[in-house]
Amino acid sequence: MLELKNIYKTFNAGTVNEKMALRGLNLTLEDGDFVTVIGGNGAGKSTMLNAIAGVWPVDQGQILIGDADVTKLPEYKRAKYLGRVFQDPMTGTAATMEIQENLALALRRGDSRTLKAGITKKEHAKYREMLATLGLGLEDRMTSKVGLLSGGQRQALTLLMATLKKPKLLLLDEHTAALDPKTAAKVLQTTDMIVNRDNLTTLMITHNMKDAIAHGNRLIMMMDGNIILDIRGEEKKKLTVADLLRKFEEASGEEFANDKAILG
Ligand SMILES: Nc1ncnc2c1ncn2[C@@H]1O[C@H](COP(=O)(O)OP(=O)(O)OP(=O)(O)O)[C@@H](O)[C@H]1O
Repeated sequence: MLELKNIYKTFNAGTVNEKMALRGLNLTLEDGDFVTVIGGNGAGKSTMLNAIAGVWPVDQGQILIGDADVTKLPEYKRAKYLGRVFQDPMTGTAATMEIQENLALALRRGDSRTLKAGITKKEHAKYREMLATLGLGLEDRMTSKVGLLSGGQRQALTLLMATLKKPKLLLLDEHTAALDPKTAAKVLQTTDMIVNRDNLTTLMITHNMKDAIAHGNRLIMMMDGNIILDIRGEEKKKLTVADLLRKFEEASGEEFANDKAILG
């Protein structure tokens, strides 16, 4: 489904700020893999997601999404394959527009119809149904401006919008990190529900080790622009935080002072 082959990316090459953020990264995702991604600050997690999304070209290597070689495609041309949710609840939705207008925009992405065409009765019913799956009561607030929603409600809506067109790959970049623990748990529950229902291939960056263990079928740990641990199947199901810390020590050859070494 996704193949990253020998990816290199250096920022500010040839300057004092030179940073080799990805160093020969290899990763293959199977259809329906839900992979949690952990690693310390600067490990290259967001850079990996940016490389996939095509925020800038990589220096070396190849990126395949399904059968398509997207290595040289600009970001806007890759967008049709991808759904992406960021940490900041403000980024994924338009605050001054209604909930239903946001949904209409997301659904009409890549379509020639504009919002001027209006929202039909049929579409309205469909949006209601989709919003109800979030369990937040948003289906009764469809004409509310998105700016009035709480961070958690907004992130749940963003998630819904990012997955409406069933992307080949869903990229979640610490999408619950800005939320309080209870709200974060709820949004993660929604994430599980959507990913499982639509069998979406997913990469989810998190700084929370427990969440990384509890969600998905596979866990990878990054360090210095590479993947140093890749745990799946039964091993992933049985994994504990203590296991993970021990494996990190073995793989990295580093003693850890505390979780921060791994989680940033
Ligand atoms: N656009 C950029 N320009 C310059 N340096 C960058 C850029 N993006 C990332 N970097 C650098 O590349 C390295 C990897 O950054 P990245 O954001 O991928 O880390 P991360 O694992 O996501 O960390 P964090 O957990 O702190 O978000 C860091 O040293 C970072 O400063």
